[in-house]
Amino acid sequence: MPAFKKILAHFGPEILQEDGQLNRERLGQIIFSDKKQRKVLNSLTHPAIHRHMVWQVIKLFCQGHKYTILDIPLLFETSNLHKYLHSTVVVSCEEETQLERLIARNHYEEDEARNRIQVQMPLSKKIELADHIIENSGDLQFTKEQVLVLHQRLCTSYKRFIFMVVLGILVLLYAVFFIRNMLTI
Ligand SMILES: CC(C)(COP(=O)(O)OP(=O)(O)OC[C@H]1O[C@@H](n2cnc3c(N)ncnc32)[C@H](O)[C@@H]1O)[C@@H](O)C(=O)NCCC(=O)NCCS
Ligand SMILES: Nc1ncnc2c1ncn2[C@@H]1O[C@H](COP(=O)(O)OP(=O)(O)OP(=O)(O)O)[C@@H](O)[C@H]1O
Repeated sequence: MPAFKKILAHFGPEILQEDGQLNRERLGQIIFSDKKQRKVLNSLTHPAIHRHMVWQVIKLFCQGHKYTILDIPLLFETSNLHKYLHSTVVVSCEEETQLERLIARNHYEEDEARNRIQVQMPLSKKIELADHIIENSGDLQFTKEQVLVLHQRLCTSYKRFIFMVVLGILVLLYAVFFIRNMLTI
């Protein structure tokens, strides 16, 4: 069953707008005020999100892109996924700035914004776990400069080269195995 249908079956039609689309605000109110319901939503959405991500990565890799950026809000909280990634990047800023920007972007009351931040791992902890940090407390130009430096690093990373070699060997082994099977039939 698609994730959307599972969400509807669990939370009921009150999470829909009149036009049948998901009422994100309503669902947000439910899950951010109830840890159990948040866990349920995560268990319904994450398998589908992870599958989609894997396909996107494969597709972009086959198209020749040097790397793929996965924007995952709950990367460190919810799974061991980060262990399988080439590297992790945290975009961080001062706590007060984070709060102000969230209020301005989503038009939340202060309490609601604080709650949304508190249900996630603190930025300070994410910084400890990340391989790269982009400091975004300043203006966008300062952030852009750091992104460009990181982009250069990722493009020249030796880990990518090793990954390509390992992938090449695996494809070769698979081809040899496949041809051998064909010849023995
Ligand atoms: C609950 C939903 C409908 C609320 O949508 P809305 O547009 O109001 O908020 P938005 O998506 O912009 O998220 C607002 C903030 O909440 C955080 N957040 C989103 N989902 C979650 C979650 N499951 N647990 C903790 N924090 C979350 C985001 O990082 C962001 O900081 C939406 O966030 C959602 O469908 N979440 C479940 C999917 C999910 O788990 N996504 C993130 C992990 S990959
Ligand atoms: N350097 C900056 N200067 C000014 N405003 C910024 C800066 N960086 C981000 N913002 C603003 O802060 C808000 C949050 O940024 P953004 O949506 O990119 O964060 P996010 O990490 O993707 O958030 P979430 O995880 O909640 O989806 C946006 O309104 C964005 O325009």
